[in-house]
Amino acid sequence: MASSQLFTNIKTLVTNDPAVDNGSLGIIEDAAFIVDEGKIAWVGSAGQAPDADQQFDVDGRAVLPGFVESHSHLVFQGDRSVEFAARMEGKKYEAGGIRTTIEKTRSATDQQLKTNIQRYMNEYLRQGTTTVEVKSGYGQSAASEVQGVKVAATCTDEVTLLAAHVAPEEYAGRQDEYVQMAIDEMIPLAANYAKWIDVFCEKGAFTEEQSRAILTAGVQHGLVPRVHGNQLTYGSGVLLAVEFDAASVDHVVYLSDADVDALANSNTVATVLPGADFSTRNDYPNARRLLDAGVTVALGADCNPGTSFTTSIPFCIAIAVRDLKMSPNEAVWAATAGGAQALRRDDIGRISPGARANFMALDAPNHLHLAYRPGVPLVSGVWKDGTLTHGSSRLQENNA
Ligand SMILES: N=CN[C@@H](CCC(=O)O)C(=O)O
Ligand SMILES: [Zn+2]
Repeated sequence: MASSQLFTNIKTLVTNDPAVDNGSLGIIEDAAFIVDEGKIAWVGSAGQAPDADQQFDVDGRAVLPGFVESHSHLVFQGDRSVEFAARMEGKKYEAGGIRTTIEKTRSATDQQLKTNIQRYMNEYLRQGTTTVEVKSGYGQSAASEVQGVKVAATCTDEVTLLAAHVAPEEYAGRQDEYVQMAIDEMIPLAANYAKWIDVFCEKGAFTEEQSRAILTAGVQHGLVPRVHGNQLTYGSGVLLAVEFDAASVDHVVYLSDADVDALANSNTVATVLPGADFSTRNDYPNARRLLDAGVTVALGADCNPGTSFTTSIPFCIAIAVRDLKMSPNEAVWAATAGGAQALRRDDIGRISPGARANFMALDAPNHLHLAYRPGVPLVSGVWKDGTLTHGSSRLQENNA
């Protein structure tokens, strides 16, 4: 039978609730909150907590909302560690490497794809991530993309059809024909299993015109746009995303003043993915410039076998603080509330009444330690809908 639970003895609670007047993270010191029926029912200072059926003592740890990953490519098979090693020896990253994964992904069974998705979603979870968007995009045929989104839909509610990632081998030199095939055959079928439509609008991938055609077809089938843009070069990805009122445009490394202005006057979130820039030795995006212009910034890990084979949002927070010039508070907000906004969700990314009880406890007194102690596994407990789904024995000692 469902019962209410009081979480107490929290040294620092990040609520992301603007109604808590303590800066953008809505921090409450010496806090407590109550979970009822999988949702947050009450939040406040520990001394004023009402009674609940059960009590969980977090022993002076920090508690924050689960990370919201708004960009991952978990529908894949195969390993590209050799390509990574070559890059670290000076070879340049090009979008064409995606074709290596296409070959392997096309021959995978549903069960193999599902096992892979679950494996990496579990990795995400153990590091504090309670929501993961999952993209297809390594099939690039109608049959393989439909298979990808169908399997992904059994693992997460946030499924993206990446209809145009890179034109596969059999369409070499015939990209327009690939786009037409995607519009006529792939999108109508795959739309039944996806929520979002995505496109890689970039030199070496798809042009502005081809990307526009894909997004238009996705919208006609009820999907909401998101865009990979401005990752490797200056280009039209950002303006295209704004034109389509996309939920987010992701990577945003090479931006003109017009791109930044357009984002600042839009509902489109700019998602930074520093794991990809780290593992391709690319420039980092200038998140400071975006934030100072008033753009909403989200932060993700972008787990994929080519450019960013990490599921560690804490690692990405550390890079964002060190090299994207974000403050620790801004990076934590971007990985929680920012990710939620990039998925147009208001039930996650916060610890305030009515939100889903998705949260984590850190082996640290506050959230700053995520950037201050890079590479250290600080996440000691993760709850999803009020249920402890990952937790160390140290955390549970007091509550045995
Ligand atoms: N940028 C495009 N897609 C992926 C990488 C794809 C790959 O190289 O496999 C990304 O988000 O970085
Ligand atoms: Zn991507």
